Amino acid sequence: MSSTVSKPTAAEPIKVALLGCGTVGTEVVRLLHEQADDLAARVGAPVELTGIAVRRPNKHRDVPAELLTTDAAALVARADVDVVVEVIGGIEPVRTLLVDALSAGKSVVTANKALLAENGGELFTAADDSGADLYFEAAVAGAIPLLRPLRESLAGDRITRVMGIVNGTTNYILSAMEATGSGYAEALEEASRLGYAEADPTADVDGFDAAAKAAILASIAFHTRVTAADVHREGISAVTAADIAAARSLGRTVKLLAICERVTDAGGDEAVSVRVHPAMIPKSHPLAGVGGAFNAVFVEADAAGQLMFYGQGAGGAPTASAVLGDLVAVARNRVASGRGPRESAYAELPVRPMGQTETAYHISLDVADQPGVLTQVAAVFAEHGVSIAAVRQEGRDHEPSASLVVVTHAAPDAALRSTVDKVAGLPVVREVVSVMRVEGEEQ
Ligand SMILES: NC(=O)c1ccc[n+]([C@@H]2O[C@H](COP(=O)([O-])OP(=O)(O)OC[C@H]3O[C@@H](n4cnc5c(N)ncnc54)[C@H](O)[C@@H]3O)[C@@H](O)[C@H]2O)c1
Ligand SMILES: N[C@@H](CCO)C(=O)O
Ligand code: NA
Repeated sequence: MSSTVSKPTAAEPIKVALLGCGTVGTEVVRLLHEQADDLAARVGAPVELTGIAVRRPNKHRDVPAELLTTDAAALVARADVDVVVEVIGGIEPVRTLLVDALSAGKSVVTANKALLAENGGELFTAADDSGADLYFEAAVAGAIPLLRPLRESLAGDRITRVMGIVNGTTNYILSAMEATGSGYAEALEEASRLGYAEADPTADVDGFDAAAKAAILASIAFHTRVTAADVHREGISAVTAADIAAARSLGRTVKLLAICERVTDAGGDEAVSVRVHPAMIPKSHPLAGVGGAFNAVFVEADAAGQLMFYGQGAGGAPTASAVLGDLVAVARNRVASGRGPRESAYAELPVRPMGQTETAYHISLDVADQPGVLTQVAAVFAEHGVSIAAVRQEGRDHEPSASLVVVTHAAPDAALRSTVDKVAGLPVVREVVSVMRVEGEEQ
């Protein structure tokens, strides 16, 4: 129990139902218990756990048995529940449980990025209809205060870009490949051995987790509903040691980035572009120094300029910290008979397809070392309207092949892809060693 109780609270307790008691839920229970007095003082009313829905009650011996139930729906429906905290994950049955809770006027705190990115609109509508709160700071970048700054602190500004590392597992794998020169499979094995990667690492390594987070970030930043299906997604399983080495030779490093941009077409119409893919960024860029399982997000806004948020994006206690922060906020709102921010999706900007999104590529080729090769390769770029920013060609002693590295200026992604396909088919090109997008200015 903590010692700093400022004043007694007179208000009725805020009663909380917890759904799920795994990695995050266990830490939520611990913090609720250890900080009960402080939380009561901060909220202006005691915050009481009235029930915990779990799948297997006999697995939770350190939680008071009388709180446990396997019937999550009945717990949510209880008349004495004011707030539902959801840390089960996935779409169903959670979607139904949370829509029911919100429709009944119960506030919801959730860490569930997959559900928000898929069915966020439905949850917000249910919350609006009943006047309940929906908070989800833990869903993106774990402990890092990010969604509240975007939703509240920057509500008076115009956000133009959000770019970040929002998946700890993949950042750990890429950092390990960079540090040791190991291949992807080897680094993934190490991440699993250390407990970073989950038993099924697909959501992380194939970019689904980061894409869900990107959809949530874009929705808030651009006041537009963006779903996971709107996000262009590429994971890291195709990143090779050759890609990492190619980046290093250019003073760059490879990161899996979530990039949400406000873009304007030639006619002046605005749209949003949302993508997750590996990219080479300069070693001097602040995101390049984010190693291991950490997350960091760069935000650019018209008046605020550049902001960076950094910290632990995963783990039981860090994620529970964000859940508790939201719980305090919704409990305070209840005590004050008020509401937190609603969904803001009034801008309804269209989502620009990836093919039309402007990106820049780094292409590393193994070519025949003979006259005219550079001209043939350059002609393909020109044919597709892709402008070359830099070229480096190096012969190899006693070998008939040479290394040719091309870095492009920004061009529509579809034009860059067609360029790479055509270049790969040239008889003088022996192998496409590495193709990767480049992002970020030298700092
Ligand atoms: N672990 C992290 O680092 C982290 C970080 C950010 C967000 N999140 C999110 O938090 C949520 C929980 O993650 P976690 O790591 O604690 O997962 P977890 O698998 O450790 O815990 C989930 C728990 O929910 C239980 N459960 C499943 N179905 C249930 C049901 N119908 N009723 C009651 N209990 C049920 C499971 O038995 C399990 O104990 C997910 O949405 C996840 O994406 C996790
Ligand atoms: N699997 C996620 C957990 C946090 O959302 C990660 O590695 O970042
Ligand atoms: Na967060």
